[in-house]
Amino acid sequence: MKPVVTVTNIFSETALERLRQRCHVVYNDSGASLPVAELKQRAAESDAMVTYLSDRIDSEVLGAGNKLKLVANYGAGFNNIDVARARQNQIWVTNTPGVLHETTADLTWALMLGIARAIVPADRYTREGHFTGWQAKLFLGHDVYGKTLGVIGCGEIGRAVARRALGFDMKVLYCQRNRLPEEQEQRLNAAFVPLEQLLRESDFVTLHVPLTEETRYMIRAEQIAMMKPTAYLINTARGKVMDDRALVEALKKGTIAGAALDVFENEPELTEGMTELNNILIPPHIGSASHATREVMANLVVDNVFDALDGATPRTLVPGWNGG
Ligand SMILES: NC(=O)C1=CN([C@@H]2O[C@H](COP(=O)(O)OP(=O)(O)OC[C@H]3O[C@@H](n4cnc5c(N)ncnc54)[C@H](O)[C@@H]3O)[C@@H](O)[C@H]2O)C=CC1
Ligand SMILES: O=CC(=O)O
Repeated sequence: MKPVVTVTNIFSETALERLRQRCHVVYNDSGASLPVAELKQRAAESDAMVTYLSDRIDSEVLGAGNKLKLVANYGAGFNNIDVARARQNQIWVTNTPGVLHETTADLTWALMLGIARAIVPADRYTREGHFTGWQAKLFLGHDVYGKTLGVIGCGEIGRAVARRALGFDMKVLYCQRNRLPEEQEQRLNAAFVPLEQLLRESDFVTLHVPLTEETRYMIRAEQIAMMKPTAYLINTARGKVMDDRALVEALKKGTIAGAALDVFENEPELTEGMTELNNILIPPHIGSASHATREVMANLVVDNVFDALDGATPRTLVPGWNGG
């Protein structure tokens, strides 16, 4: 009998084809998330599950997985999965590191440039027929080149963002739990500083930490108030790393110049007042959304599924799986 693999939401056709050659695939192509009861049912009947970061794979779902060997998340973040419970139940958990950081760094830069130079309102202005000719004060923004970039969480994505700053002659500050090896700091021309210093000195603050108990709401009103009034805050990490209500208030008052968020505290819900602001960009969680990257991610997910079904350790277990 073929092993059963559930794919909880829209997935790559080529990756699905690979799965179907070896497995019986139960595919939810409705575009809507599966309700919890259905996730439990799928866990009970599956050998592996391919999940979205919006699927809450908690102890209840994992507890139903009698023969479940693997939960393979289609993304780098895995805060939607109760990893401790999965380990207890001897269910592997994998994510997709090493393949999406450049694409997500590109999006982070698109947001930095887009918010600092008012690209979206300027485009709207032209489309609406307001443009009557070059004007000295039309859509004045702030420079990005030569400024100070503060990277909070200098992992795969944070480092890819920092590396791009070299081409913009920026000074780079970073903070995280552990200092990078000296050779990496030198290559990025980045200085390790405490969070407070980073917030006070940066013109662009960009968040790249995973959502954990330690990082939940690490940026609140108090931290935003430390930033320069001309600074921008970029979040392509997870919504709950930040207090979005405090951000909306700060943007209304002009505490900082603007913000760009790819992720939201109560995703997909937006925080009240967000859409009325002009100094914010709010794309719908598209950090890794390039054709090529989503394909590579999907194929890495399938590699992990095949590893687990072959009785091997899946190749990209989530960080910390072995206690590191
Ligand atoms: N917007 C999007 O579409 C995407 C968002 N993400 C999010 O970005 C996050 C980061 O991704 P990667 O760079 O691949 O992860 P990573 O694991 O390579 O890097 C995370 C960094 O955060 C640091 N960190 C962890 N806890 C910390 C703490 N308490 N204080 C300070 N620093 C801390 C770590 O030292 C590490 O350097 C993911 O966990 C995910 O939530 C990832 C991919 C795409
Ligand atoms: O948010 C996306 C991810 O890959 O994590």
